[in-house]
Amino acid sequence: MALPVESIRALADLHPKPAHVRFQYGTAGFRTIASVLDSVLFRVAVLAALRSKKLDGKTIGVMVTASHNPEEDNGVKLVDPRGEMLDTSWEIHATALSNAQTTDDFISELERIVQTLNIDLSKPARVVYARDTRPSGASLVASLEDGIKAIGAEGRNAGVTTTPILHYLVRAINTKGTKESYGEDSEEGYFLKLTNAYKKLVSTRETPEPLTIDCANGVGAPIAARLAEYLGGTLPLVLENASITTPGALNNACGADYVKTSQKLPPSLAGRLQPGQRGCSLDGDADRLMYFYLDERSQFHMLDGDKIAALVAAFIVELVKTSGLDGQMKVGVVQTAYANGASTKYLSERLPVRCVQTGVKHLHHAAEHYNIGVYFEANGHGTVLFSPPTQDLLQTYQPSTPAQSTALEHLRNLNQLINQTVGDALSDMLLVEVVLAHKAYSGTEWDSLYVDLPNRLVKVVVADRNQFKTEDAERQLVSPVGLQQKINEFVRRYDGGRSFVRPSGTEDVVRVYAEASIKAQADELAFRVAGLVYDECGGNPATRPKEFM
Ligand SMILES: CC(=O)N[C@H]1[C@@H](OP(=O)(O)O)O[C@H](CO)[C@@H](O)[C@@H]1O
Ligand SMILES: [Mg+2]
Repeated sequence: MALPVESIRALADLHPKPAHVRFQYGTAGFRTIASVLDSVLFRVAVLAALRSKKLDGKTIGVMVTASHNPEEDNGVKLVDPRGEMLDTSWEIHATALSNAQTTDDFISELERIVQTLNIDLSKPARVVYARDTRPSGASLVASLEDGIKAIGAEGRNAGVTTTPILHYLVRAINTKGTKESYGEDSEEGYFLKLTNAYKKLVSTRETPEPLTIDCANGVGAPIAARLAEYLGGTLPLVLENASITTPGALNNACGADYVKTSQKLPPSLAGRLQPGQRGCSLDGDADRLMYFYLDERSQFHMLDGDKIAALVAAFIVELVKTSGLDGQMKVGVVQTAYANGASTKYLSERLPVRCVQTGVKHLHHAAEHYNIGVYFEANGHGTVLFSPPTQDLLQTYQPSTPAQSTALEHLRNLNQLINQTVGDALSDMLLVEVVLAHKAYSGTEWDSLYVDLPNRLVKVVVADRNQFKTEDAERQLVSPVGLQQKINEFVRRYDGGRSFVRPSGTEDVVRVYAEASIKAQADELAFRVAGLVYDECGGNPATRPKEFM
C-alpha cells in the first residue's frame, strides 16, 4: 500500500509552512508563537498516524498546549502508546517533517520516513488528541484534524483537557480489555480511579481544612472543578485563578512556574490565603504542581518539587517497610542537578538517589529501574512509578500481621491514585494530601523536613549555546574547554557552594545555577559564574547585565 499522496497533497496545500521559520521538536515538543504553528499541527497529525501504523495500530496521543508559556504561544507534543513521551528516536522525524518547505518536500520527507522505518501502510492508524484552553487551540486542532483526514487515520477528540489526562487516556485505550488495563478510557474513568483510591487512603482520617488551588487561569480550572465533584467533600477545594475566558489571564502572574521562579505568592491570592493555610499552584496544562503555605506571621513558604519528592518518598519507604516488603522492593528517587542540595542530602540518608539530565523523559526512564521510582523536577513536574513486577507482587503478597495488611492496602491504593504515565498536578496533589493526612502534617511540619539551601538561577545570553557540552548529569562542563576549572575556583570560595552551567533545551540561553549556605553568597556566586560565562563566550559587552560580576 502506498501513501494517499493526492489526499495529503490537497490538504497540505491548505496548511503551508511559513517561510523563514525553523521548527524544532525539543524537550517539550514543538513550542512557539501560535500564529506560525498551523503547518506543524497538520504535519504532526500525519506523523502520529505513521507512528501508529508502525506500532501496529496502537493509539498515539497528540496534546496541543504550551504549558506555562504565555497565552499567545502554543505547542504540540506526541504521546506514545503506554502514555509516555514520544520515543526520542522519532524527534528528528518530527523536526524534519515540520521544516519541509513545500508540499512536495513534505511528501518526499514522508516517503523517506516510510521507507527508512519500513512502515507497513496497510496497518490501521489511530490518534487521540486534546488541547488546553488557549484561544489559538481550536484552530490548531482543526489543522490537526485535516492531517488525520489526509492520511485516513481514525481520530478521537478528547476535547479541552489537561496534558496528564490525555496521557492517561492513551494508556487506557491501549490497555483496554487486557490484564494491564489502566482504567476506563474516559475522563470519568480517570476521575473515578483517582478519587476512589483517594477516599480509601483517607477513610480513617479527618476531613482536612480546605485546600486553595491556583489554577493558572488554565485548563486545570474546569478539570479541578470536576475533580471536586467526584471528591464529594472528602477534600474541600477552593479554586482561584479559574478565569479561562479572560484574555491574557493564562499563566499571568500566577501558576506553578510563576511561584517557582519568583518564589512568591501570586498577587491574586493576597488576602485570599489565611495564615496557616496551605495552597498549591498548577501550570497551564496541569502537569506541574507547587505547594505553599503562609506561616502565622503571613510569611510565604514554597514547597517545590524537591519537597514533594522528600515527603512522598519517605512515606512510601515507610509503607514498604511496614508491609514487610522491604526485602523485595527497592524504592529509589531520581532528581536533576537543579534539585536543592539539602533535598538530595535528606533523601540520600533514607534511600538511593540518582541524578540525571534535565528533562522529564530522562527522569522517567531512570525511575523505571526501581521497583518504586519517585521522580520530581524542582519545578514541580514528577510522579511515582511502580514497575510491572512490583504491581504483581502487590497483588499476590500475603501479609502476616494487621499492620502489614494495612500498609499493603495503602500501597495498592497509591498505585491507583498516582498517574504513572507522566507528572500530573492533580494526581500529585491528592498524593500530597494523603501523606499530609497520614502524618498529620501542616505546611510547617512538611517544610521542616529539611531547610532549603539558598540558591539562584540565572539566564545568560551567549553567542552560541551549542558550544556548551556537559557530562556527569550536566554537572560538569567539558566544553568550552577550561571553563569548568574556573567555575570550580569560584565555588571553592563559598561555604556550601555548588554551581553548574548548562545550555537550556527550551530557550536560547545558558543557565547558571548556584547554591551556598547564605542567600547573598548564593547570589554572588551565581552572578560571578554568569559574568565569567558571558565574558568568555561572546556575550555582547554593550548589553552586559549590570548584576553580573
Ligand atoms: C531549570 C529548569 O526548570 N528547566 C526546565 C526547562 O528546561 P531547560 O532545558 O532548562 O530549558 O524546561 C523543561 C521542559 O518544561 C523542564 O523539564 C526543565 O526542568
Ligand atoms: Mg506543563
